[in-house]
Amino acid sequence: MSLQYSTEKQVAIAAVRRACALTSSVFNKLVKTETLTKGDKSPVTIADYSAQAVVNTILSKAFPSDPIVGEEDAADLRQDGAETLRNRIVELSNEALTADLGVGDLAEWGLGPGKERTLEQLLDAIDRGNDQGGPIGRRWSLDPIDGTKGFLRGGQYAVCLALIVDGDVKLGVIGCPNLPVNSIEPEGLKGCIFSAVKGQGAEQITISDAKRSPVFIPPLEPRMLNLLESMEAAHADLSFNQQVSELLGITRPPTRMDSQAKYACLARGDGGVYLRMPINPEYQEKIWDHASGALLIQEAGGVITNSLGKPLDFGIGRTLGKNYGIVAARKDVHAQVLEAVQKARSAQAAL
Ligand SMILES: Nc1ncnc2c1ncn2[C@@H]1O[C@H](COP(=O)(O)O)[C@@H](OP(=O)(O)O)[C@H]1O
Ligand SMILES: [Mg+2]
Ligand SMILES: [Mg+2]
Ligand SMILES: [Mg+2]
Repeated sequence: MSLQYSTEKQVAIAAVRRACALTSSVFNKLVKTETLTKGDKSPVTIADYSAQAVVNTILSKAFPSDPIVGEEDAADLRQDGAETLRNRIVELSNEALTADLGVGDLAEWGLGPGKERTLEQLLDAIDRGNDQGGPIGRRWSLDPIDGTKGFLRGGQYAVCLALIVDGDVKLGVIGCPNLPVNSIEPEGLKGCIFSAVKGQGAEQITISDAKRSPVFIPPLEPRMLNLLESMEAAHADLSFNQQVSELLGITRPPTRMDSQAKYACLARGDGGVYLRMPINPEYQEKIWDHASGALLIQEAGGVITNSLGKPLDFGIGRTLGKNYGIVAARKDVHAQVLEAVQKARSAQAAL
């Protein structure tokens, strides 16, 4: 008998691997005119769109009735004047979809030589990410490039795909093309895919040769803990993090990086605490920014909650709802962090 969600995992890893190859190759050739600014002023590149087109094309073929909550949509690409971007997206998406079958790929997912898609098919694939989420049923969440700013600066970014059933994350995959395979060799081989299935643990595979290793958060002495936090000061309250760090007696400086690569690092013991307290409480976190990472942390022996100690709810809609921040750490450390967060908050309120 095969393990639950084994086909979904195989498809998700295949899709994420192709998207990672695409984004890596785009980075080297990207020019400024291939980046758009969205309504919320955040950047989106031909790589974000193409990666969403590729992943959604594969998901739609393998699981035709599954809805997808994807970050991007094709509205801006359908406008007059976006022809150059559209052409590049068709070229890049088809290059990724028609590449030879790799380990674990199946031709029945519409992959391999000769499987080109038209512009209309690819724009429709991007727009299949329009599901609104919710508490009932089975759906995927996709962030084709999480950490677009990190991607643009040559830093960390991640392709993040998760399967959510009745609001519960069952499978999470995070592809990190720029992350060192082994954190003690930062200049060594880069490119890993992390995956977790509910109740089945977590693992890391290398993008280049699919070598597997289990992933779990090792016990860390308090002096070895450090905070993992955003590069972008607008995304999290970094001065609050500093106060929490001091309250916990942490002496190591924080590690700043973009994207859900932070969850991947925490899950394999590179760090100790991921803290993301809102700068703007009106901002609602998106489910595609956290679904894969949340399961990865849990399956690696960690706990993830909001700052009130409540679980994150992936069944509300496209967002996590009211923003009380996010706290993730190994089980034993998590309780201490929550306590420090409350203390820092009381100290702030007393000012
Ligand atoms: N004001 C805000 N507060 C928190 N997160 C925000 C934000 N504005 C944008 N983001 C999200 O932060 C994500 C990156 O997180 P991080 O800072 O951990 O790298 C972005 O994902 P994208 O890059 O996929 O758009 C975006 O969804
Ligand atoms: Mg974005
Ligand atoms: Mg994101
Ligand atoms: Mg994104």
